[in-house]
Amino acid sequence: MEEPLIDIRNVSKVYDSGTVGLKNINLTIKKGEFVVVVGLSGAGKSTLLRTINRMHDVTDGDILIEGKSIIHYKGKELRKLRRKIGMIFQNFNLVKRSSVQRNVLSGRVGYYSTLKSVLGLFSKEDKQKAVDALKQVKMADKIYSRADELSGGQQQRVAIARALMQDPKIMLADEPIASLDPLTTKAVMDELKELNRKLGITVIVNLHSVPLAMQYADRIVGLRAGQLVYDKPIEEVQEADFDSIYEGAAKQNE
Ligand SMILES: Nc1ncnc2c1ncn2[C@@H]1O[C@H](COP(=O)(O)OP(=O)(O)OP(=O)(O)O)[C@@H](O)[C@H]1O
Repeated sequence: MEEPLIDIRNVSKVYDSGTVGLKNINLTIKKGEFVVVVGLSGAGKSTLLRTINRMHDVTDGDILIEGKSIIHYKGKELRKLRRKIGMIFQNFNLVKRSSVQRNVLSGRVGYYSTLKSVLGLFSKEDKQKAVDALKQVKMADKIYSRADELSGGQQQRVAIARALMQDPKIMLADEPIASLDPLTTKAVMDELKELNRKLGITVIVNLHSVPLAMQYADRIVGLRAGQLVYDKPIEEVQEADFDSIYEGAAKQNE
């Protein structure tokens, strides 16, 4: 059997406050999958994504990426891991007063010394790479615009370009369309799908919206109160299944 790209084994996460974020999660993700994680607010979706790139440490269990345990990585190993994993967020996390070019180049800082990146001494190759990444997300014409001049959907596409600068194997997207209207939502989701299909990047997306999950996922994983309650390939998913994840709550269709 092919080794999973991400292997989450018996992972639990308890925050310092005592709140349980994740409870004994077992999940394996293969290279090239497009996985959507659904669940109510507070179900643990963000916590799950953030344990994969070590923004959060786990309390128990292990996470293997390409067969190697990452939970004790420090320093150089951790930087190398983070280069492999791009992440985008609900609020885009761009430096609003900086240009699109500067924001995208900052995705490359994992490859530079701190001094060079602070001074903005990026190579000619990386400047070209930024142009290519912006072309990929159809934003090349905005390279010299300030980030805060862009619409939400455009900002998210710039954030995707920034993540692409890392040459990631994995893209984590935490509610990437929660602040977008339906049209720009489609542009961003289509972009993520294209990265997955064209560049072979494994994508894990947290979403509230069940219809969107159904439309884009190869596989749907459901969390409820920190526990994995659902994991099926899209061919087997039925609308009624979501009742187990949302446990009677009204489905949140953004
Ligand atoms: N930094 C933190 N410190 C303490 N508790 C936290 C922290 N982050 C999340 N939690 C708690 O952990 C639980 C899971 O939260 P998480 O953000 O992972 O859920 P979620 O499914 O992503 O929700 P949402 O859709 O609202 O983002 C919640 O009870 C939340 O309050």
